[in-house]
Parts: sequence; structure tokens; C-alpha cells
Amino acid sequence: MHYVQIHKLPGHDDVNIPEKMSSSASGYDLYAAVEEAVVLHPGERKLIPTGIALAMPEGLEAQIRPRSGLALKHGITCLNTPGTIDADYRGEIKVLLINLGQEPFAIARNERIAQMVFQEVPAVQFERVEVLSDTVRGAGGFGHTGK
Ligand SMILES: O=c1ccn([C@H]2C[C@H](O)[C@@H](COP(=O)(O)OP(=O)(O)OP(=O)(O)O)O2)c(=O)[nH]1
Ligand SMILES: [Mg+2]
Repeated sequence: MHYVQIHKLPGHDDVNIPEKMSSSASGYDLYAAVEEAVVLHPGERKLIPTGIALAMPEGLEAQIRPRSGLALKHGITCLNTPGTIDADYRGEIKVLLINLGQEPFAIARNERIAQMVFQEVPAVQFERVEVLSDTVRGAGGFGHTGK
């Protein structure tokens, strides 16, 4: 179990903190902390506040991912998916939504707009070499193994 500190930003006491909607869900749903309903017109993108900030242990990150229901029914997704929340970020978590659908989409306060998944992130140290080890794949990629 990892302990993550959560801070509710002033004026957002009424906004729910991220929540799992089933006991083994991967994602904690994020709630919109918009003051009043925000409309995303087709093709439009907007940064939606969540009213929360986190302090997680070093070695973790949080990913902001779309909700599939919003994507399927309304064409609403995260433009930068998965969004990266760094362990040392202390600002408000925001969600960059885009409307890829054909109809305007309204986001109300306390509506679930995306989900946040925590991941362990290994630290690496680069070791510069002149030659890399051989593999069967080698430099083949981008469809090299067939359709
Ligand atoms: O969907 C997102 C993505 C990022 N962030 C915040 C937390 C993250 O730690 C910070 C920086 O994100 P990122 O590294 O993706 O953006 P950048 O364009 O590289 O900005 P920076 O130069 O600040 O790292 O912005 C969010 O709140 N929501
Ligand atoms: Mg960055």
C-alpha cells in the first residue's frame, strides 16, 4: 500500500475526492471542479480543474486517462492521454479534455471526467556505449513483423 497525501484547494470542499467506482478498479475517477458548467464544442479542448493537489512518494506517478463511456457516447477524451502527474508536482491536477464528437458536451461541477491510475516508475541511469547488444529484432519495427 502506498500513502498519497491529498489536498483540497480552497473553495472546493464540495467537490468529491478521486474515487474508485468498484473495489478493484484501476482508476480513481476525477471530478470536475468547474465553477459553472463548461461547454466543449466539437473539436474544442479545455483544461478542466479538479480542485485537488497530491504529494505521492518518489517512485510513483499518476496517469490521467479518459473514461471509455465518455469517449464512446460523446467523443470526449484526454488530448494528452495518458497525462503524466510527476511525484514532485504540487499544483492542481488538471485534465485536458477534447471533444472529438459531433455535438457540444457540457461538463457540470462534480461530474466524473477522467480517471487517475498510479504506477511505479523505475529510475534508470543511462550508460553510454558505442555498440548495443544484438537481438533477433534488431532495428526492425513499425510493422516489421507483418500486419
Ligand atoms: O494531464 C495532465 C498532465 C500534467 N499535469 C501537471 C502535472 C505534471 O507533473 C505537470 C507537467 O506535466 P508534463 O511533464 O506532461 O508537461 P510538460 O509540458 O513537460 O511541462 P513541464 O515542463 O512543467 O514538465 O503538469 C496535469 O495536471 N495534468
Ligand atoms: Mg514535463
